[in-house]
Amino acid sequence: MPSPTSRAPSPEEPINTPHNPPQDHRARPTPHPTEIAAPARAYCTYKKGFTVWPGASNPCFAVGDTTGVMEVTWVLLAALVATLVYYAWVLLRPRHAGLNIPPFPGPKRFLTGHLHLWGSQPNLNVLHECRKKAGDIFSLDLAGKLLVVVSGYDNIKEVMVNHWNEAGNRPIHIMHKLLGEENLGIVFARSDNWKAQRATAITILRSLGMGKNVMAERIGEEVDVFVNKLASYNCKPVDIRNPLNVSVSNIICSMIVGKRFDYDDPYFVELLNNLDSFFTKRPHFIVMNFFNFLRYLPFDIFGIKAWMKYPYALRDNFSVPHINEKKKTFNTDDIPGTFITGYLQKMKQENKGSFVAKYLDEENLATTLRELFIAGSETTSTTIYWCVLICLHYPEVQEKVFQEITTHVGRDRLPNLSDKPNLKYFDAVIKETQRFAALVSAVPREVTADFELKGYTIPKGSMLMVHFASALQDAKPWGDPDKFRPERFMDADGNLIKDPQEFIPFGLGKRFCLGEALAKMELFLCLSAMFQRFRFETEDPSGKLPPMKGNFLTVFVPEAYKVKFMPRPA
Ligand code: HEM
Repeated sequence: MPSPTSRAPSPEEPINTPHNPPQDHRARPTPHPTEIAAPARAYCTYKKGFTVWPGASNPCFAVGDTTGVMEVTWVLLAALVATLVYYAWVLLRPRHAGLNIPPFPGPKRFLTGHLHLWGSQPNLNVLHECRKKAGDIFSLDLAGKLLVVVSGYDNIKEVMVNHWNEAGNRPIHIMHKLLGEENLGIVFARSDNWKAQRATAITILRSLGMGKNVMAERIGEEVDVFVNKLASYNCKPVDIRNPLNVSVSNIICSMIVGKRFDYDDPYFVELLNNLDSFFTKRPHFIVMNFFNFLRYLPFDIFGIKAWMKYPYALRDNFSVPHINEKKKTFNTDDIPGTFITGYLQKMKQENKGSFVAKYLDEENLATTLRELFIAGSETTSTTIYWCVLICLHYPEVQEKVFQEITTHVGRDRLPNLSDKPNLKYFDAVIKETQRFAALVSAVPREVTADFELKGYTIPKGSMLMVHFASALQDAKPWGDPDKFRPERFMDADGNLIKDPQEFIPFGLGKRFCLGEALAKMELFLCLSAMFQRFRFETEDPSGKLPPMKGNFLTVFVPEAYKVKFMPRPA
């Protein structure tokens, strides 16, 4: 088992293009996003005014006049003292008195509670250890905020399905406050806006072929480019994280913005670097999340202001310019070819009185685009990255998959979806990879009303951490969860069995993964081609293997490793 070391503005007016007389757009080459980014930003005026950091030069004071400065200093000092008093009260007041909240795994520290256990990111080791001490449902006091961690399939289902009304929303993250996106898009949207955005996104993605053969063909083309890229390394050891990200991101990009990008396209390389930094360079969010007022400090002690450039870049260099570009040629009667045009069309077509209509706007579209780009890139590519690493450790699994593909598909063409029923062992390998890696190990929820869970009271205002990895890797249903054993998904005759209920890599309940069908297709087509064309070998001549360790960076990512792709002889 991968040892989880320390390691889951809105325009004042809509984003408008200046009115242009109709032109023949077919004759005009499509501008590269790098070219359109600057002018697109130029006519984006934001009404909420994305965070202007305090400490920026203030035009109200003339040089030499200190009266105003003194007044402001006193006001700031008074505000600081008031805030400190408020937080001291929040931290020290008796909380949850008389309520039977889930037990703590150990003593709390003065003021900070169990913050020392949690660190700057959720640490899966901590979740495992605390579960051993305090049981399947336990509490942590994170500097005055109650966090309840829920483990085990039955408890997870109880929360996600039966207590949807009380725990259906995700908590508002400091990032969204800073971006002015507290209830936009899908992933972090809430209540009715979430419902409207999710329903709209699913309809559009299906109309674009998600889960259908037309999408498989598109993925197949990208896979072809990817395996040729791997062949071009000529057996040299490579870390495939970047090329893999380009390939998988291209699939979602072709759906949402209607473009694929070359591996060395500087615009795309920079965008993916931003995406990578967005995940890997996470600042001390936990501190800011619990002590919101710290964001008003003029310095960047917790590294958040520096980090904010990554989500800004994903919005300003990806979502906004592509929306503006599509708007130039958008025609309500065209058959939508991308997520953007599908959404713009829904904005125009939806009966204005309908439930969904009032929630469709360009701000939501911009956030959704960024979310689909992130969710659709990182998850699938990291699963493939895990699978290759695991196969270095389990060479017999690799050989068995290769033999199965050779027998049922041959070597003359890449596998396609019609081969799926015959590649049962390979299918089991994909499932076992998802179980073993537990990519989305835990997801947060906000408790909006008190509810009872297994005799405990989960109080309103607390946060829940739903520990998916606990179901995927529990000893009780799986027997030997630490072993990579694809056969657990098969019967004695080699047929796939019905998935055990604890197999929940895509979550469960109303917020389950929106891209499941796309992800399954990508995993099948990309990995089958890789197994068919190459043997994965360790770079170390002595046979030393890269460790199966990972870090929980929103998703559980393996530590970087290199691998040699040895072509299979024809
Ligand atoms: C192997 C790949 C993937 C895995 C393991 C995965 C897993 C998950 C999980 C566990 C959740 C959280 C469910 C919850 O909170 O209850 C989720 C949510 C989501 N996923 Fe995926 N996902 C994958 C691929 C994708 C792809 C390709 C897309 C893009 C189309 C996508 C889009 C989303 C979105 C938009 C949400 C938020 C849904 C909501 O809040 O309503 N995912 N995913």
